[in-house]
Amino acid sequence: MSAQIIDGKAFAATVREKVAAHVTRIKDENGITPGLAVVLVGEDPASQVYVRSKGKQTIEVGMNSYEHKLDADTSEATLLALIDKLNNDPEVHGILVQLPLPGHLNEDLVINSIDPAKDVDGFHISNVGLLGTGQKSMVPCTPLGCLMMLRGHLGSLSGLDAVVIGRSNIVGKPMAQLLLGDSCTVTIAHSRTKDLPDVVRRADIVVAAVGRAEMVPGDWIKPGATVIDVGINRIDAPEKGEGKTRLVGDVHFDSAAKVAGAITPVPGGVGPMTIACLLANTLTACCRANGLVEPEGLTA
Ligand SMILES: NC(=O)C1=CN([C@@H]2O[C@H](COP(=O)(O)OP(=O)(O)OC[C@H]3O[C@@H](n4cnc5c(N)ncnc54)[C@H](OP(=O)(O)O)[C@@H]3O)[C@@H](O)[C@H]2O)C=CC1
Ligand SMILES: Nc1nc(=O)c2c([nH]1)NC[C@@H]1CN(c3ccc(C(=O)N[C@@H](CCC(=O)O)C(=O)O)cc3)C=[N+]21
Repeated sequence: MSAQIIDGKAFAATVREKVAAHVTRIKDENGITPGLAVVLVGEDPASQVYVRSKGKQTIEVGMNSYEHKLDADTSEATLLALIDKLNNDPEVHGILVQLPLPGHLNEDLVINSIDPAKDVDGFHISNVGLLGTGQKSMVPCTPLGCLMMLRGHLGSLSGLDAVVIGRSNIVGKPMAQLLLGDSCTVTIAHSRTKDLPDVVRRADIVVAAVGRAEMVPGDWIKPGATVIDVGINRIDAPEKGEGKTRLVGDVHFDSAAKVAGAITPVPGGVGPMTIACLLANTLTACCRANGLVEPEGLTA
């Protein structure tokens, strides 16, 4: 058996088209342009790439993009003052503070200072609580993108056994909430899980969000399972030339693709969907802020 490849790039393009069409409509009918502010503290090269890519795609769907780049040694007070300004700016509907932050800044404090209505990452404690209790919230982009691809591929997820490997606040935990919301039987695995291969072998849906290159081999995968690979790991690629690198996921793609029913690739899987969902969340936040009808199919 050979798995169907779930094309995250194509999925993301469809989401962006929906967003762009709705943005055009509210601009024409309501004279409102959704705006996304991205705050980057420090000069981590990978973060700079993501921030640039987010800014470009924000403009492409017709929204306003505001980028704020702060020095790595920026004080907490300065960052909080910027967030306060953005919270009170009616042109800004979504605020994203790129993580991780430099060590001297308190991440929880910073995230919880964002207006929950503008928290397009869905990381604010209010949004976490709303999601956990099944109420309307802003849903974290990466898990939302994974959910959209799972629904797109499987239709109903009801009653399926799902295993999420990883329990971070930004991926693993909200992913588990969303799967539970779609009536999966959910197991959350982590570094202390006993017999991880056995746990994974029971799953109809495997979401790997660990950050360890190719750690999930094909022989852990139940035949026909749907595999979503969130991991983004840069490894050496001497075959491409000296000093070259390439991106791989947390799943060993070649062996898993022989057993799975469907699988997302890295790159071109979850990553592009994350950014598309960020744009979708910004549009949703803008509609909610202005009492406009929300676009369908872009939230959980
Ligand atoms: N495609 C995208 O858009 C995004 C991709 N990512 C990628 O996803 C991956 C995970 O990110 P993130 O959630 O932030 O990572 P974290 O480092 O915050 O969390 C990793 C999780 O994996 C668990 N873990 C570590 N080692 C093992 C192991 N040997 N067996 C089982 N579980 C293990 C940890 O367990 P414990 O809690 O016990 O320590 C932890 O819960 C990374 O590669 C990251 O780059 C992240 C965000 C977005
Ligand atoms: N506040 C905050 N919100 C985030 O959502 C957030 C964050 N901080 N910090 C970092 C992680 C990581 N992340 C990615 C987004 C897109 C790709 C992506 O588009 N990846 C491409 C490849 C890009 C490349 O070639 O480097 C792909 O998988 O095809 C990857 C990773 C969002 N994150």
